[in-house]
Amino acid sequence: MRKKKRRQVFENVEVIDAGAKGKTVGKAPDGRVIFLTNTVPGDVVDVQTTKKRKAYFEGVATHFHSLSQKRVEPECQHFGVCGGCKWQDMGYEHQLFYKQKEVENNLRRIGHLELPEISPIIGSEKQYFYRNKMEFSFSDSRWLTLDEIRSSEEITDKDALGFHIPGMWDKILDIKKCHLQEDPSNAIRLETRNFAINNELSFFNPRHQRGLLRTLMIRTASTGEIMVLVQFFEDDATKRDLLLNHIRDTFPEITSLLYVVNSKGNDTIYDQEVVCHGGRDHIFEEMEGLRFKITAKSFYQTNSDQAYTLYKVARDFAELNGDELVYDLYTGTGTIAQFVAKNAKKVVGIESVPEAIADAKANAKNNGITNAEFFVGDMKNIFNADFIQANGRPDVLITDPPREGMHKNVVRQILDIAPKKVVYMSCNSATQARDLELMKALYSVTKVQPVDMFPQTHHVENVVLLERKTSLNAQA
Ligand SMILES: C[S@@+](CC[C@H](N)C(=O)[O-])C[C@H]1O[C@@H](n2cnc3c(N)ncnc32)[C@H](O)[C@@H]1O
Repeated sequence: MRKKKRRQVFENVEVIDAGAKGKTVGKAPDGRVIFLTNTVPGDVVDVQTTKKRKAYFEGVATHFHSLSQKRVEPECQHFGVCGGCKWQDMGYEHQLFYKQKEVENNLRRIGHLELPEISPIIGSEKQYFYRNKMEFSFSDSRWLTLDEIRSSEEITDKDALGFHIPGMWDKILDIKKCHLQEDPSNAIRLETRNFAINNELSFFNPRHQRGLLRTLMIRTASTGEIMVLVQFFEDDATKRDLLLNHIRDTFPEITSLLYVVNSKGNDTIYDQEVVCHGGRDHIFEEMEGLRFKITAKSFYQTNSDQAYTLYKVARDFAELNGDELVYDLYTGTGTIAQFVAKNAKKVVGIESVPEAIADAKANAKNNGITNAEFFVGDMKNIFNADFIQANGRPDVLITDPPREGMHKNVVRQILDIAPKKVVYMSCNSATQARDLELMKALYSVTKVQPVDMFPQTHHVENVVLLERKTSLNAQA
């Protein structure tokens, strides 16, 4: 017989911290940590546990004895259900405080690093409507909130266009207004949803893998250009044209209207053909006089204003004098490479997405940059001794890997070629700290600058400057 899970209740728990994965932290009477989801540091609550492990509990607050002074009213009506902006109920200055603390904790506890004074986190001027890219999912299985169930309005549990409910792969919360991307993002999403419902265009059913409509991506740029990409599951040209023509006619400001037909198990578009239905297949973003062409599969930092702040930090850390060979690992569309090119002798960018590298090359050409070269390949394979032989040993290396951090072969190769300076940018200070520990015999951490790219969430970008401890000759 299966043992029944025993849930425990702890009374009068003070919430004392916030950090990893956006959870807040309290303590059980036996001293064990309780990770909480619906509280703010400073709240005093009764907790019901949902999970018990040797060293910690997970739980939810079931009763609030007193509310924290750090609380603010969330802007978004979907807060608490959507799961997208978990810290919306915490004042922004407190969000920044906990992000800074998280970066420092990770560098100390995971990286076991000797650290200089960490510079105060640079907050984002825009705390809402700061994202330039959003992706919404269609589902014929709509998640109904308690408020919706209780309301007198007649609401269907069918078609929704929005975000996955945390922990439920098939349920989608129908989003009325998202506070992360500026209009016309909300208008485009709502019009697409309503037109599809009114014209009986079917929403995806992930359980049975059927339905016409799968995802909607909206990208906006500071140039005013807008990209919309509709991903279809079923290949029905008549219905596809019906929807796309309607979007095109209703929103003439869309400069790039694209679609993908993807009938495979997952909805990633990286291995799919992107077709242009109207306008161009790309939009342009601008930064410090540089123009960046962005196509559907290319990475671009999602908070454009803070991307500029971040790049300036990286450029300051690199302190180039015009003589250096600079490598830009995980270059995306070559934005950082081009941003520092005028201060370097030559820049070499590497990236795994071929379309992004095609954009990087076109961008460099259009920007009149002649001292940058770009290569496509998986970093752990392409960034090897032959590559260094062919392209030269870098004086300065900038690296900006995805959340998983760098593959150990990449770290090994950096240690092998030992550039004088490494600027390590990361959106995950835990994996960054892990990688830095592998490098600490050869490098000292001399500067640390957290930058907030993602207000209302626990995510934080962090830039670290590593300086080689010994000269190469001394090493040999
Ligand atoms: C955090 S983004 C940074 C992009 C760029 N530095 C920028 O600021 O726009 C990480 C980039 O690494 C690329 N990438 C992910 N895994 C990779 C791998 N194994 N090899 C090479 N590039 C990879 C992604 O496609 C993405 O463009």
